[in-house]
Amino acid sequence: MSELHYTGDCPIVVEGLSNAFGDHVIHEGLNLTVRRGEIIGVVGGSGTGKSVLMRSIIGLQAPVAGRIEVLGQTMHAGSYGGGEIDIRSRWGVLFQGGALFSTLTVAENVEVPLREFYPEISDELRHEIARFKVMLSGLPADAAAKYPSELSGGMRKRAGLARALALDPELLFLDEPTAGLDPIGAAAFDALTKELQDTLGLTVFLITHDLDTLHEICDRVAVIADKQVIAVGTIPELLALDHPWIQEYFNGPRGRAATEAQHRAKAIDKSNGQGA
Ligand SMILES: Nc1ncnc2c1ncn2[C@@H]1O[C@H](COP(=O)(O)OP(=O)(O)OP(=O)(O)O)[C@@H](O)[C@H]1O
Repeated sequence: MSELHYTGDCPIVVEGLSNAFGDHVIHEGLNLTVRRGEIIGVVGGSGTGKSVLMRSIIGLQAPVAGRIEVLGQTMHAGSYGGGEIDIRSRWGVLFQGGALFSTLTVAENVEVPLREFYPEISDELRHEIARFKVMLSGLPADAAAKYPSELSGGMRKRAGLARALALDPELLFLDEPTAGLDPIGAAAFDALTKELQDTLGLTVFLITHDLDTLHEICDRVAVIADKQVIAVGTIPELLALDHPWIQEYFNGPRGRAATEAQHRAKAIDKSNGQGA
């Protein structure tokens, strides 16, 4: 629904970002550039500041220092109206846990950003858009009338995704979207994310601990450690680095299992004639 689409190469540029809560320094001189159309996975140990980075990018966290540019617009926390249209209408966010309004149905949740940013839209059109987004997120049509408490964890994530897609965003932020899902549900959510990237041309900023997600759908992975992004690249590029956290994460038992599973899946695809 955005009237202006970003045509530059890097919809997110973070330079020299520092964040702290009192004496607790989270980021110090962090740099990150996200390329248009990619799914970038953001990983790091617990508490390294992945969510704080996301909140800084979307203007919910005022940094101590640094510059953040989103879709060509310099961000100032709490002030969104500097561009020709409110920049918040150009991204969608799926927060950890979904952050749905529990007293609203799924469709009503999806309608919240539509009401906020496009109050002139008729009720009928708003309902129609919400129904479409619910479907786009892979939920059955009857889920639209349900309350979050009536949904499974996986369905709640999809409902949160439907709301994140309400305004046809250019950028999608996903904070641990597969956390708490069973492996089949997680794989299905990954496939949906990839499909949305392909069909809608989205750029996706994806915080995750899920090694399968990283292997399966991320074009590049950014690693946060020591208060900075210490590396960004494809998984093979990261594996070539000898940073202890990177080696432990990608080359530890779970990392190796995910790599082997990926190789097996590719071999099966190839023998079925579907390999690239
Ligand atoms: N509003 C806040 N006030 C004080 N400290 C905060 C606040 N938000 C985050 N922190 C602290 O900042 C640090 C980074 O938090 P953040 O949620 O970004 O970590 P994370 O990398 O996303 O972790 P996880 O993988 O466990 O979700 C943590 O130590 C957290 O306690």
